Amino acid sequence: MKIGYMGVTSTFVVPDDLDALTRHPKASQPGEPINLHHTQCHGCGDDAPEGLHIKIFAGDGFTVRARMLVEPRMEGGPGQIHGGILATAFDEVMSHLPLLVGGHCVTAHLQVDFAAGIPVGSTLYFEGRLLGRQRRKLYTEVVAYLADPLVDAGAEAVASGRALFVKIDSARHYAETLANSKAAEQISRRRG
Ligand SMILES: CCCCCCCC(=O)SCCNC(=O)CCNC(=O)[C@H](O)C(C)(C)COP(=O)(O)OP(=O)(O)OC[C@H]1O[C@@H](n2cnc3c(N)ncnc32)[C@H](O)[C@@H]1OP(=O)(O)O
Repeated sequence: MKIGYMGVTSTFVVPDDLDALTRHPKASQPGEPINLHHTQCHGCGDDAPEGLHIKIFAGDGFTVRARMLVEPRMEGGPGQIHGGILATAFDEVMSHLPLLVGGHCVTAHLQVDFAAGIPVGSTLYFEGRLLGRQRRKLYTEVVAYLADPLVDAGAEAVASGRALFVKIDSARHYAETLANSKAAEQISRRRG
């Protein structure tokens, strides 16, 4: 198995020659929830009992806003969120950004910077932004705060993440695994 991408550890570099971005006509309006995934999704699904239950909303332009309660089951270091849980939350929040321009994507590269410990019991607020698109590649970033930056201009950033998403043909991408999904019926119905 190769390490990284094409045998090289990939890094996150947004290219200069980006394609123009256009909001998809069916994209959620600013303030509206985005229900991109299915109800069993570990990140946002309401019916995933051990999921993160992140609430994600469209923001202005090519942005999203989200929030998540840091529950005791998410603990890593004493009294603080597990770093892998935060990485999962970042992946989830950023994975909703490509929907603003349309099409299904998967994460190809994800990186996280942890700036401060995040206490169990806090609510995390996320601001995600689409940085650009080049062909099938979408470049995104997210910042997490312990207060809502919309209402508290002094909210301090505690972590940030960047991810590269690649557009896929979802029917083909999940063809061999869809049957294993608890939400198989729901997803097939959605596709018509
Ligand atoms: C219902 C929806 C749920 C969504 C869940 C939330 C998001 C997730 O967590 S998804 C789960 C984790 N991700 C995955 O499982 C993805 C696994 N990987 C793959 O399937 C493939 O590698 C995939 C689709 C990303 C790319 O493969 P493929 O379609 O063959 O495209 P490929 O031609 O290799 O790459 C396309 C472009 O992306 C670039 N690229 C791909 N991977 C990387 C990488 N890791 N780093 C940098 N660039 C990359 C390529 O260089 C290429 O660029 P260019 O247009 O300049 O030539």
